[in-house]
Amino acid sequence: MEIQSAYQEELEKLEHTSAWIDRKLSELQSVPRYFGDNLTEQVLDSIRETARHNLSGATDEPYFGRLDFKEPKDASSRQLYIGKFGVDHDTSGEPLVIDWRAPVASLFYSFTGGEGPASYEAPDGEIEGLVYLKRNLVIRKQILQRVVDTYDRNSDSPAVTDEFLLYRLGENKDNKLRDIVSTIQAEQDKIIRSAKNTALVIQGVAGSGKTTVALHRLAYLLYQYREQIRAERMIILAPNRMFLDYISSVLPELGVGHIQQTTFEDWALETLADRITLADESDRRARWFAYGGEKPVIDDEAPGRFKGSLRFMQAIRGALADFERCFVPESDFEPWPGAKCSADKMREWFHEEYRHYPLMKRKERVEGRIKRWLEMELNETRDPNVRKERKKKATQKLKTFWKTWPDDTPFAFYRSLFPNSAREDGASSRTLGDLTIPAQVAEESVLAFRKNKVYPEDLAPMMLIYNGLYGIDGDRTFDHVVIDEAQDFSPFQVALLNNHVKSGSFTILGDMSQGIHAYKGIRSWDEFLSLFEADDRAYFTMERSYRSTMEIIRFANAVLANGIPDAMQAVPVFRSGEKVKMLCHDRKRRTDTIVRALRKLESGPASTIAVIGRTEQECKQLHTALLHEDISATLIDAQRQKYEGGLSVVPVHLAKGLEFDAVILIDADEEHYGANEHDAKLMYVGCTRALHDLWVMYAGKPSSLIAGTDDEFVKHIEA
Ligand SMILES: Nc1ncnc2c1ncn2[C@@H]1O[C@H](COP(=O)(O)OP(=O)(O)OP(=O)(O)O)[C@@H](O)[C@H]1O
Repeated sequence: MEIQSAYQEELEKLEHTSAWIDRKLSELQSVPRYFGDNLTEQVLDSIRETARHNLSGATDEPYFGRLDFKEPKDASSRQLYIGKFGVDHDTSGEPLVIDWRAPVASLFYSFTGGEGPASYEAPDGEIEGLVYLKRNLVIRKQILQRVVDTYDRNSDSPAVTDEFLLYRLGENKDNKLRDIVSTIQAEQDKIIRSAKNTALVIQGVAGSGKTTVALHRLAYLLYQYREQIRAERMIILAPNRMFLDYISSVLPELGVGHIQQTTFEDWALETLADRITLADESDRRARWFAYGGEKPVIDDEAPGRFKGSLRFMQAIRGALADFERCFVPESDFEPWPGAKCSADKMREWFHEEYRHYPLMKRKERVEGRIKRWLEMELNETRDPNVRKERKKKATQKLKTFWKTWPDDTPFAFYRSLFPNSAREDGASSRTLGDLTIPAQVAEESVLAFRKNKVYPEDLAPMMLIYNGLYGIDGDRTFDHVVIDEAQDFSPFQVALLNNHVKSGSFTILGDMSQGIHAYKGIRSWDEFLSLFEADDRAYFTMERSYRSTMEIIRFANAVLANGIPDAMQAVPVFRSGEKVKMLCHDRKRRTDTIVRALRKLESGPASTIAVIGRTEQECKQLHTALLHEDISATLIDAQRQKYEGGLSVVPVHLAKGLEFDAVILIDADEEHYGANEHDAKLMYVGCTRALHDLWVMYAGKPSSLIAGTDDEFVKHIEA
């Protein structure tokens, strides 16, 4: 079919669909909402409300794709229009627009050309047929802007599968991550549509769409399992508030609301409302992200690694078990001579009758039981004066007796596992069984605890203790948990979360090559995979990178390979752009060179630009220097809550997860980026933030991470 006639055909179809949607929507809007008690009316109202929601969502861009599919039983192929919201047809029953999450819509994503049959998984089993046409459509505010056929069985010309994707990838970005429903790729679709009760672990290169895919997966799960799961019971755990702000548009764009989005720290602190606050980590960060000199040693004794380990978790479980065993004190309760509630009895209640409850609940139950026992004993006292006197004394005695029972808060309990003094020998054999707390960990912890402060790695242990004491109530259980940037999570955190999620329903995603927080993160995905049974987990890799041009990806790959020879290399989609610009400048003219590059970029098409520096301190100084040059940029520091877009100055370790049309990576010299794994990961993160344009600047000797990068994708320019 020729483009002109295809366009005409689609124009007519769009007019028809839009008119139908507008008419139907206004009909529905004229029906008042029902708030009465009649069940049938309530159901009808809810159906109307869903239809109103879908039709409003579909008004401006009713669909983005068309697939002509013929099953063997059909005489001719059916035209399936795929959109963000399903729209049912009134009379024929054939949907006017099919929701992108519906089983048949998966064909649109999984079919990548070829003469052979295609199939999809319907509720009643696999359905096979032939695809005749796959067409992408761009509609904005009911206006048809673009028609691209990516497959046509009746055409002689070969399929242009990637044309539409490249068109989308070439667009500039604003300050928010966007949905990708119209261009989801087959390997991404597979992950999005994976079964609910599986712990998915995804290793994906920078820009492979991990975050985006995880968000689409949530929308898919809500659609596919709508009877079993609720949005309020799903949670996304991301590294910081600014990142959450950056991704906050995707779910509303997909018509999904109410999913909890937070950081692990905020989630835990909400529960541990226990007078504790997080210790300031700026010194730690400064030490870890400083350049040159010796890096702090990262072994399994480092605080984050140690406290995030499963052996520490086992030790805490052991301490909780000891606590439980000795919970009921040895002494009987004897309110007056001759009346005795024995310790044995109380132990029986505590350890047997109430064993299914968490510890503090058991304590509450035993207390109620003692009070009832006391009432009965008092009732047997005939003389009212004696009874009165006994009651008074017994109440007093019970109060005193009750004080001998444990009343620990999670913090008090956790703190008691550490030595009392920072100078004391780190070993704490009493409560932690065989496990010795390394001296440096004990020292740092004790100093913080004294000020009622804890480190982020203390939160998972404290949550485990909290759960042992108070249990996990319904409000804290989830139908699904997403962990983004999971390479920075610990096995303890994931194991803890597993207690909060039903049926191990997880999406865990990250990139080991971006593991710049090695002092707390994992070394291999096996550390998480081993937490789940083989049948309950799945591991995916995403190797194609969609964010950056081919030149930028090849450059970033070279940087990574120079620092970590066996790291997974990103495979670029064939989107060619400008070469990476390498610029050697005079040390004294650093600001001047950056300003000139910025002025050049600002006069070009880029709408988001970042200058990526090495440390927070250096970025702060540069930010001030730029202000003196009348260049106003947003300084991204660890406290920032919102990502504004426009021009940003950002230290490389805080750029993770973000993306910009153009990036200027400054100070790419030998001093700032050494030839080691850590610096290679940092520089890799920095380079892979750029979508279309990457500038790399240095004074003096270039870092050996960028030495020898190929002229095929690098252009050396004069400062
Ligand atoms: N199928 C796709 N179609 C269009 N754009 C895509 C597709 N997949 C990913 N992208 C785009 O690629 C960019 C990177 O996506 P995303 O941030 O989700 O990747 P990531 O793997 O989480 O990256 P990183 O690990 O580097 O933070 C985004 O701009 C996203 O919109």
